[in-house]
Amino acid sequence: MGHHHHLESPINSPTPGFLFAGQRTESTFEGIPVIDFSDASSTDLVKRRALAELIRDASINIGFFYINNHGISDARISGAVEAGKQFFALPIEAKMKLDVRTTPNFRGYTSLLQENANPAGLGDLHEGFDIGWEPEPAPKGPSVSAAIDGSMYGSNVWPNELPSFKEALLAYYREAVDVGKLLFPLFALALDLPENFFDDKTTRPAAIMRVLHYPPQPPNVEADGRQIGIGAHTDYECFTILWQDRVGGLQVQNTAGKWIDAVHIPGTLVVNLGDQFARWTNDVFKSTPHRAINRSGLERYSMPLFFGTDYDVLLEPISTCVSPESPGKYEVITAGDYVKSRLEATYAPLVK
Ligand SMILES: O=C(O)CCC(=O)C(=O)O
Ligand SMILES: [Fe+2]
Repeated sequence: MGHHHHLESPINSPTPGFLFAGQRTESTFEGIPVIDFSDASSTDLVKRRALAELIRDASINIGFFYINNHGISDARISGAVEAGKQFFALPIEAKMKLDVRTTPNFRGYTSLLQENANPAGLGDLHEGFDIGWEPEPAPKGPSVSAAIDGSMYGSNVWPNELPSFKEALLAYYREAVDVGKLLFPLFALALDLPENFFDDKTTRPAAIMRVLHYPPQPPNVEADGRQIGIGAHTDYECFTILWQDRVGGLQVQNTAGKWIDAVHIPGTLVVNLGDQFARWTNDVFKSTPHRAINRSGLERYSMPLFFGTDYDVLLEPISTCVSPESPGKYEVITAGDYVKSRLEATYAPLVK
């Protein structure tokens, strides 16, 4: 895979203090680049900047990229996926004991068709299990206070039937969160901001992970496309790190409206930008619509991890992305209010 932009990015060699305001590209894309993540934790700023430039290009033009050499072992990944498969194989009554609608903070199990990512859809053909950050026994770590944070933080729920499930998921989750922590400073560099720009905005990681199971798409249901694996949507947070199995089915919409396959590439994770970054950057970074349709005839599994800022942070346009000619176009609200409103809409009862 490589870059196949139809038009050149309007952003050429970046210089310090470069203003991105109003520079939203009109170019479209036919493929999604693979970016070597080896230098993400390099001590050499020149190397980190070079990586950030690749990320900038993908963020402005596509809103999606793959990373390889991310450092998460196959064993960690398969441990979590296998645990997920075992969970989804439990009887529905066991799974429904952890129904996401019975938790105050969107944790736990979502059954088939319970979600509806695209409001025009008739429910999504996947089931899922959601977890968030969990305090480790160590004294150090984010304070989790439902009183301050509303319902968005708080504890996870776990199935009693599968004692090893929790550790298998959390082991992958913690390493994927570490990859996300490397991405925030790279996105800051990509925006010509100080590398630590997001540090004080990400003190309590809003990092929600899902394990998803997509049964094969029944051919008869596909006719009008209103009931697919996950309906067309944009993600709600800053960015998402997605592991997907080799079954395939993820598609990304380019600016010409065409669906581009985000095929499985061994050893990679998919990174895509979400609405919080579109808001921070006044649409300089793209929050690109995507969907999944599992036409393979096989069971498909994936694990997205959604990274946002702390929920009390205001989504204000970043200085390099606005100007008098290109003022902020979004209402300034907190990250928590934004994500919560989108989640509530996704889980709203289907009235059709
Ligand atoms: O499963 C996938 O490939 C995509 C999932 C997704 O887009 C989401 O959960 O937001
Ligand atoms: Fe998504």
